[in-house]
Amino acid sequence: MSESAELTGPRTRIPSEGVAETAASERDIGVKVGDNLVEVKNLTVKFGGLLAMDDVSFNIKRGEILGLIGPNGAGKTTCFNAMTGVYKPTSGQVLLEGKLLNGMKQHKITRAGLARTFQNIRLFGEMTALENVVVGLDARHKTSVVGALLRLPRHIREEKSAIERGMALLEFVGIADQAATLSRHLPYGSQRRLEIARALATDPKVLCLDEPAAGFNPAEKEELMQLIRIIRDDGYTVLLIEHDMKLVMGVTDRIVVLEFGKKIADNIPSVIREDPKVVSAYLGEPEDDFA
Ligand SMILES: Nc1ncnc2c1ncn2[C@@H]1O[C@H](COP(=O)(O)OP(=O)(O)OP(=O)(O)O)[C@@H](O)[C@H]1O
Repeated sequence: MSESAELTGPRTRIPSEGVAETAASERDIGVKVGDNLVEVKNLTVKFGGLLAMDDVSFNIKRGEILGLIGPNGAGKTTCFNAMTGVYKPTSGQVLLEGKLLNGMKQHKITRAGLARTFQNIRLFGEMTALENVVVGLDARHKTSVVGALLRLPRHIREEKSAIERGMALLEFVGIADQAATLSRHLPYGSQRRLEIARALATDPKVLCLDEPAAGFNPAEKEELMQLIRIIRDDGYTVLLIEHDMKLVMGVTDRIVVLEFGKKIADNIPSVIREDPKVVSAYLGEPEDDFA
């Protein structure tokens, strides 16, 4: 579905309760809140002669929302891709809880605890919203294939709990009433929320969101940011790519700024806003992107 598709999704119902108990009760994170959960060290990505990321280092602390911002082509998505195994970094390291992720396949990185959404939505179009989420939960099942084929009690228990947890996640992101709809038939806004639910289903230690509000109007963006704050308040750690500087200022605890593949700033939002290097990087960008 194209990003210009109809924006007729339901308004996000801001949940009154968190999601941690129902959907992510098994998270076991070996790092204290406030300590470095992810370390990106000297990450460099080259595409032929183009240096898309140039020796970038930053940390993500457990429990924070870290914004990754920068003008068009700054290297934000490349950074996500290098962290989550889509691209192999030319050099440098990515560590989660002190363990090296370089060289691991994408699904292993997801299993290790780094879940992501994509700038261009990637759902299973022929599956319902609920099935899309249950696929994420399935990755954590403990029964064997034989156990599943023989429908052993443990498998049946896990299947039931996956459906309940999947529904809880859909409820959390505000689209439970569309659980039985094929994801390709969902309105654009609901597809974006479903992507977040599916990523949460993998029980992530870090949730990486690549422009989750792309194509939203200002009111929808604000609702989504509120949802992301609730996710953080529920104990998750979030890495958020966002092009719109105004938006990112209101939701993040800290911001890393990239320009032409290099890190040019790393600080709290109020300092970033006044940083002359950041202001000049955004010169020439649409006014809406910087405020
Ligand atoms: N697969 C690729 N092959 C070649 N060049 C690429 C590839 N992916 C990204 N690039 C280039 O790397 C640079 C960084 O791109 P990237 O998509 O990471 O930027 P971005 O900050 O995410 O931009 P945007 O805000 O427009 O999404 C750009 O010059 C882009 O053209």
